[in-house]
Amino acid sequence: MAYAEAKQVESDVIPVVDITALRDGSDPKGVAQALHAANTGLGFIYIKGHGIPEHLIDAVRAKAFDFFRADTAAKEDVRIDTSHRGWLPQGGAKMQDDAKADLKESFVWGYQNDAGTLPDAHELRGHNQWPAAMPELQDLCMQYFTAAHEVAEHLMRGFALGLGLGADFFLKTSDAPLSRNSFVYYPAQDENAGKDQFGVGPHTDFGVLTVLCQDSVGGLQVENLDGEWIQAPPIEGTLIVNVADLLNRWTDGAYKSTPHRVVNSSGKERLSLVLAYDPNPETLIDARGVFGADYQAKEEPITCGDYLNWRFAKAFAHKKG
Ligand SMILES: O=C(O)CCC(=O)C(=O)O
Ligand SMILES: [Fe+2]
Repeated sequence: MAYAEAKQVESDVIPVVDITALRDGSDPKGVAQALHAANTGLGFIYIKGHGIPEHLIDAVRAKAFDFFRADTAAKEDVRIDTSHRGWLPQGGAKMQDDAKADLKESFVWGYQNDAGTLPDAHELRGHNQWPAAMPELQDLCMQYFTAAHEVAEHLMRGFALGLGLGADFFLKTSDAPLSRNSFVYYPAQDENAGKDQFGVGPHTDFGVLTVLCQDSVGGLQVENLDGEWIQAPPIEGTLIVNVADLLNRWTDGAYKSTPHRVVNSSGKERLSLVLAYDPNPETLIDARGVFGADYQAKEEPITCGDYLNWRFAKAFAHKKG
């Protein structure tokens, strides 16, 4: 038996883009060009100059490990609910219908206002569930959410500029977003489990954009344009972001949403912080907004909320009711 394999490739296959000049406004167009080239290529980018403080990442990761190491009973208290907030045990997600269950475990939270509540309900934007035994978790999680969300918003501005649109094109309705954040925990994977066992199996992400903070363990693999799996090893000080399915649809396929998977063959635990960025549920995903009123898109316009409801219902037992 062995692990599913992936090739080691030249470092420029997944480009590294420093977004400092986008964040500080000194050269947004220059950064936008580099982001545009990456998105029309493989759709995966290492991001330097993201601005999330290292000490915040370290503090959040430490708490995440505490959470996963806690008793099952404590985790059961915050078990994932129909609005997709809380603890998702191993085997709770199926990214492909006939696959072996993923080895990952996760904890999901999302947008809440300063009072810790939400302006109105939506099926995918419910109240966060915080474990009673970890009172510090909420504040740290929301600090991380805010910081990672800011990175996503800078990137969405860069993408808009790269497409020749006004900087705020993708952010017009994003004050109460459907974005969600997860800790994703991957146990060390046994070699004897076989080549068809994954931490997370091959999938594309559902929404607009994913901002991933992986650790130093490695294990992320990306399918290149020739259909081969390549490694996306950690690069210190960077995040890795990828275009997801809804941004692919918004850009009528111009921006690539590329399959990826995780094989944790390191012998160590692996932990990722994953922000799935999505705007408000009412946001209309319509390629004519990007390419002009007469543009004939391959797919019909759809709201962000309807699209995500459809994808979540297919993937998660806790959404099937
Ligand atoms: O943990 C990783 O490296 C990838 C996670 C991922 O693909 C996801 O959560 O969608
Ligand atoms: Fe993913």
